[in-house]
Amino acid sequence: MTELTLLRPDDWHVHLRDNDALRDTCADMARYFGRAIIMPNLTPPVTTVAQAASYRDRILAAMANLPRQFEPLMALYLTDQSDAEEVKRAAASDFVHAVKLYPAGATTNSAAGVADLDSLYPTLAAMEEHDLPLLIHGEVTDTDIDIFDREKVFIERHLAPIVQRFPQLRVVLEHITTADAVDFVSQSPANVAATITAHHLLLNRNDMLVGGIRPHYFCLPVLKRNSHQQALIKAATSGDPKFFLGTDSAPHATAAKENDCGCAGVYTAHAAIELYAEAFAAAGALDKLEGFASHFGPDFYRLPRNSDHITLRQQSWQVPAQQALGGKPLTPMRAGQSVGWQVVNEHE
Ligand SMILES: NC(=O)N[C@@H](CC(=O)O)C(=O)O
Ligand SMILES: [Zn+2]
Ligand SMILES: [Zn+2]
Repeated sequence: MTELTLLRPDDWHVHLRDNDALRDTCADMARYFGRAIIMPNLTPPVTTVAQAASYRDRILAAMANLPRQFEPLMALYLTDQSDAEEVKRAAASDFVHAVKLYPAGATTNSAAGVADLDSLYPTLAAMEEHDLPLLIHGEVTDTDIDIFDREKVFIERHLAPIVQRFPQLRVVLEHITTADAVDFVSQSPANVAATITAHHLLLNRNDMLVGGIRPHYFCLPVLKRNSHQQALIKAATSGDPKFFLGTDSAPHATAAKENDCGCAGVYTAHAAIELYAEAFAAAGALDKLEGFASHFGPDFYRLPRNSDHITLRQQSWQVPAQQALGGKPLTPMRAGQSVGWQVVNEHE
C-alpha cells in the first residue's frame, strides 16, 4: 500500500459559481483544501471590493454546516472601467488577494472583460505599486487567430510587454496549456508564475476528439497536442516554484455541456488532489507533488504555508456518474469511472 502525506494543499484558481451552486461546489472544496482563490467571473462579475465581500459572505454561509471549511481568497474582475482607487481598496482589504484579467470574449462570462489592454496600464501601475497580483486568462480573441494558437499569441502580443513595462508586478499566467507558456514563465523573473490544472496534465486533444467528441473535456484554453501536455508535466514535476496548483475546476450543468453549443469548463473539485496525484505518479514524480500543491502557491502569494497535513492513499474509488450543481445534474471528471488515489483523512 502506498501512502503519501503532504502539507495541506491550496487551490489557486477555482470557480465556485453562486447561489444554489455554492453548497455543492464548496462541499467538494472543503474536503481538504486549505484555501482557494475564487474566480470572479459571475454574472454580473465581481468588480469591486464591496461585491467581493458579499460574495465571500455567500461562500462562507454555504459552508456553515459542513464538517470543515476552506478559506476563500477573493479576486476582482478587471474591466475597462477598473481604476486605481479600487485597486488601492483591494490591496488594503485583508480578503482580496488578486485581480483577474479576462480579455473580452475569451472565455465563460468574459463579456465584461478588457477590450483595450493598453488603456488599462494606469490600473496595472497601481497594482504594481500596491503589490496586488495580476492573474491572467492568457488568450487573444482575434477571429483570425486559430484557437490552438491563442495562448502563444497572447504571450507575444500582451504578456511580454506587460512583464517588461511592470517589472515589479506579480503576474500569474493561469491554466497554462502550451510549451510556449512554460518557456515564457520559466525564463521570466521570479515575479511571473503559472498555474497548471490536473486535466491539462492528464489529457491532450486526442482524448477529447479521437473516437468521438467528449464535451466534458472541453475547456478553455482548449486542450493542446501531446507535446504540449508533456511540457506541462515536465514543468509541474520540475520542482520549479513558478509552477503551482490551480484546478480551474469550472462546473457547468450537464445539459449546458452536452449541447449544440456546449460550455467550456471541466469539473475536478470532487477529486482534485487525487487527479494531480495520478499525473505525478505517472511521471514518477510523487515527491514533487507537495511543493507544487502546498508550498509554491502560498510562497508566491506571500501567505504562510498551511501547517497541518493530508494523507493520500493509492487506492481506487468510483466517481459517481452524476453529481448536483444547484439542483441540476453535473458530470464530474471521470464520471462513472475510477480515480487511483484517495485522501484518507478528509474533513479533518
Ligand atoms: N476554464 C474554462 O473552460 N471555463 C471557466 C472560465 C475560465 O477559467 O477560463 C468557466 O468559468 O467556466
Ligand atoms: Zn480562464
Ligand atoms: Zn478558470
